[in-house]
Amino acid sequence: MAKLFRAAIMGPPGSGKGTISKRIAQSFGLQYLSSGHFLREGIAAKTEAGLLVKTYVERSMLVPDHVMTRLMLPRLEQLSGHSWLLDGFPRTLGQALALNNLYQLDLVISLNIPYETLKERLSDRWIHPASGRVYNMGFNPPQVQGKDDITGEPLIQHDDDKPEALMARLRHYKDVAKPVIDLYKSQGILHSFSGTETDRIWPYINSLLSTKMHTQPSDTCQAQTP
Ligand SMILES: Nc1nc2c(ncn2[C@@H]2O[C@H](COP(=O)(O)OP(=O)(O)O)[C@@H](O)[C@H]2O)c(=O)[nH]1
Ligand SMILES: Nc1ncnc2c1ncn2[C@@H]1O[C@H](COP(=O)(O)OP(=O)(O)O)[C@@H](O)[C@H]1O
Repeated sequence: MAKLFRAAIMGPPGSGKGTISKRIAQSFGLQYLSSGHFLREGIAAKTEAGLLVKTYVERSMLVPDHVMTRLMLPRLEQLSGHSWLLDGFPRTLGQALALNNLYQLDLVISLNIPYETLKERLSDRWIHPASGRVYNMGFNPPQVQGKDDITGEPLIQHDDDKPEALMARLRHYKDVAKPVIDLYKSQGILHSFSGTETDRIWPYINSLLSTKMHTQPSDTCQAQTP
């Protein structure tokens, strides 16, 4: 059996984590887990956890580590036979250490995108709240203005994507992400990508993953099996 592959993608809000994750999941068959999506799902369903995290998410504040690990780690346990890609988790050193206690990541992708680009993208980002499908009025517009392509339901804008919330989010992201990035750098699994366009970054990520996923040790063994 091919070795399981475990990866995470990091980057500030609007850096393209969701867009790139979707391409990775489609091209490489990894299960995709987005912390933001799970949080919003809980809030919409008014679950106990959803009510607990609502004020944090609405104010773009980080949900406490113990709540995030309780939300994310059991989902990973359910995926024990699968390769996966995490988006939005771990976001703090506490979360990264909790994850490290259970799983060794094979690869972490870090996206470095200039502030002006993030600002432009997020002011144009619209989502379908029920599914988490993301649109951008310039980059990937919906077929019908303001409506989800699959369900036809209305699209909304996150309050935390509006310019007044954005600067604080980005500053906070940098402070909190630095020790996490340093940890993965020290483990030799961090790969950083810079640029202003997802379509130009994607071929590099695609080729990195093709190489990494096809040079896993037990893949080699499998190839030698008659
Ligand atoms: N103009 C433009 N928009 C992009 C590009 N890549 C992603 N987007 C859009 O920018 C917004 C943020 O991307 P998303 O993947 O949600 O970022 P995340 O917050 O890091 O998950 C979305 O509306 C995307 O459709 C790009 O290269 N150019
Ligand atoms: N790992 C996490 N730790 C703490 N809070 C989180 C985490 N992931 C998501 N959140 C909360 O959910 C919100 C939305 O997250 P997400 O959808 O990943 O969007 P973005 O990448 O645009 O910040 C964040 O502003 C934060 O309040």
